Amino acid sequence: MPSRKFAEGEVVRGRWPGSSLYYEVEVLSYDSRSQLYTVKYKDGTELELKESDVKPLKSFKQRKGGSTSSSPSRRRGSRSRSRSRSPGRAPKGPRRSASASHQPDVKEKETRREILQVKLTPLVLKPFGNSINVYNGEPEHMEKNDVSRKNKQERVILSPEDSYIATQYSLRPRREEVKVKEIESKEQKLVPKGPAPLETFQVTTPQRKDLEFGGVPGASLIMLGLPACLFLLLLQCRQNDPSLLSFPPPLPALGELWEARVCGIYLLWFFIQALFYLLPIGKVVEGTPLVDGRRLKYRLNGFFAFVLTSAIVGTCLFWGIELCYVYSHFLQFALAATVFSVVLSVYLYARSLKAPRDELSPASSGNVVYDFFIGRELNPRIGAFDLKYFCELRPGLIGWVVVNLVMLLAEMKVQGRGTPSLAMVLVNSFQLLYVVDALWNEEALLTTMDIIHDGFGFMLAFGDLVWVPFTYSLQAFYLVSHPHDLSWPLASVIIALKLCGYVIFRCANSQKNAFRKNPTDPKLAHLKTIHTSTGKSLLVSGWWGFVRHPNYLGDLIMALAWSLPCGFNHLLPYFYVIYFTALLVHREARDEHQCKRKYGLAWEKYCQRVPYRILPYVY
Ligand SMILES: NC(=O)C1=CN([C@@H]2O[C@H](COP(=O)(O)OP(=O)(O)OC[C@H]3O[C@@H](n4cnc5c(N)ncnc54)[C@H](OP(=O)(O)O)[C@@H]3O)[C@@H](O)[C@H]2O)C=CC1
Ligand SMILES: CC(C)CCC[C@@H](C)[C@H]1CC=C2C3=C(CC[C@@]21C)[C@@]1(C)CC[C@H](O)C(C)(C)[C@@H]1CC3
Repeated sequence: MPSRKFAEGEVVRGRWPGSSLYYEVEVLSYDSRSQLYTVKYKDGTELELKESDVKPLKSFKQRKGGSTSSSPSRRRGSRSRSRSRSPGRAPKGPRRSASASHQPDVKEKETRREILQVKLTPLVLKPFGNSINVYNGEPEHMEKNDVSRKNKQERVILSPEDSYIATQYSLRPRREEVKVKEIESKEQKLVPKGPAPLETFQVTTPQRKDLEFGGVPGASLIMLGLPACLFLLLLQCRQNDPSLLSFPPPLPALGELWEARVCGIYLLWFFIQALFYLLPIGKVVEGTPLVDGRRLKYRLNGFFAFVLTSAIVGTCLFWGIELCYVYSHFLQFALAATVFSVVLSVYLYARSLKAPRDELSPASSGNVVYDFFIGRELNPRIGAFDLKYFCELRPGLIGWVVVNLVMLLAEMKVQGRGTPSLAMVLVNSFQLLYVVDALWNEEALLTTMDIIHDGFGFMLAFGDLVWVPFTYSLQAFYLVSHPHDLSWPLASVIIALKLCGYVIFRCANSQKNAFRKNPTDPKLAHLKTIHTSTGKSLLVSGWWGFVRHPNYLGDLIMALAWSLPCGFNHLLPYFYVIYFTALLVHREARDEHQCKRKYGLAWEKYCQRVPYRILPYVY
């Protein structure tokens, strides 16, 4: 068997069928039987190429300076004019490699044959959800979000037939006969205009896909550091003096932290939540379109699961079941949840190896360590049971509220109080509002980066199941053994701050969700927008004209309001604000990067118009 030259994940140059142009591509896989490489172009186009049509990056010399962008989509305008190169024009023929012969006499024939290897799949562009398009060089314009203008746009985007119209094609290896005429006519409608200048390249060092979170070293560090950080935080919080001066806390033996009964209770909790998730109650909605145009279905019953859980917790209290057991075994629960999340991550990685390529996350890289962290599979499901979606909102988020309640009961017990402290009541109510809000607006989760971009791996498994319930409840845990007397005037200021943060957070998220769901919503007609080449628009007034991430600003203000009731004696209750600031600054940078790729010039215009990211005049 001949050996392959290029590895999976390697960034190389692939020849564009029917031309002598090479573009930067990523090697996705290699089929040793057909000896073809499946490669992905920068704009998402996937093709099968012969080895002779794949070249290492270093074998190219760059003639022109400037951008190294080489997406073939940028050239489609010119190809549509030069009709012999149009992928849709070739006559029917047998399936063959997308590569071409180099012999001049058969070149024309070969070109036509190779064109047949690609099937034109218009990318889905629906009014709701994220588009998978990239910027294609079309001009953008600013417009008022008025209905009449939008209706014009609707004719192109929203009519049932045309709802699949996008500004570019995804070219995939041909699996079936292409109806040439049909495609030709669609092509005329869809292919954007404006060729990009031809570029050739000189790249001296091999390039890899840009990895987020500091790549493999960063991911490894996070995977080891987060569990360590969690246990240090919890141990530190249990100390009489939780100040930095008494850091690090004494470490218990690992055996002390492992308890079979706790593991059993944790598993019971997880499976009860899974059972609630499976109940056929609640609306079923469609998620954002996937790369193949499919939309997964999700049942929205998170709020219902919360009500059922509250009923169970209420029953436990009524029967006098000692919920403070969770407080006295908090570290044991944290360990059980950590072990569970690691086992789940291993399972997720293992099953992802069998997943079809187009079901993998765009964030995955081909590197085992990195993919274990970020997750390979985008939407791992067991039947209709969506593991990522379930874990994101149920066991951890609802668990966080239960943990907070346990801490409230523990405070009364430990401090011998008849009623919980004002600080504890505020922390509990603020965070309860946050969780209830998330469950009530469950549908909004479907457009978050976690669902549409990140895979389901260690990051989200640990984040959802361990990090959220055990570190987000740190303020309540802290207050159990470090009471803080809060005056009513100060409490009122903190309540006002929380409400202010909540209003910003909720209004910003709702405004964007409403706009994405229905860009012609008359309630949003007063807002200004920038039209982008993907067909979607960006809001440039209202909350999204204030800063580029008003929802993060609101979330951060709320985070501060959760910590303030604990006073200023120690830094520990402020851990959440510090961590969350870092998380959101990094998340904003990731989102910015993705939006720049999606919207190109339009995004740059938006950034000019709305120069601050999160905090006006500061950041
Ligand atoms: N408590 C916690 O631990 C965490 C909470 N969160 C919260 O989760 C929520 C969701 O956050 P996240 O998923 O990061 O992203 P956002 O909800 O902020 O969504 C970002 C997306 O919105 C769209 N968008 C950006 N600007 C505009 C605009 N001007 N007009 C219209 N659409 C725009 C883009 O997608 P497109 O154009 O494709 O629609 C962009 O990718 C936030 O409120 C955040 O605070 C997040 C992380 C952790
Ligand atoms: C620390 C790790 C490197 C990263 C872990 C991050 C996760 C803890 C968070 C990533 C995105 C999240 C969201 C929420 C909780 C925290 C995680 C899982 C969210 C469910 C909280 C409630 C909000 O209303 C929301 C908008 C639904 C949030 C969505 C994102």
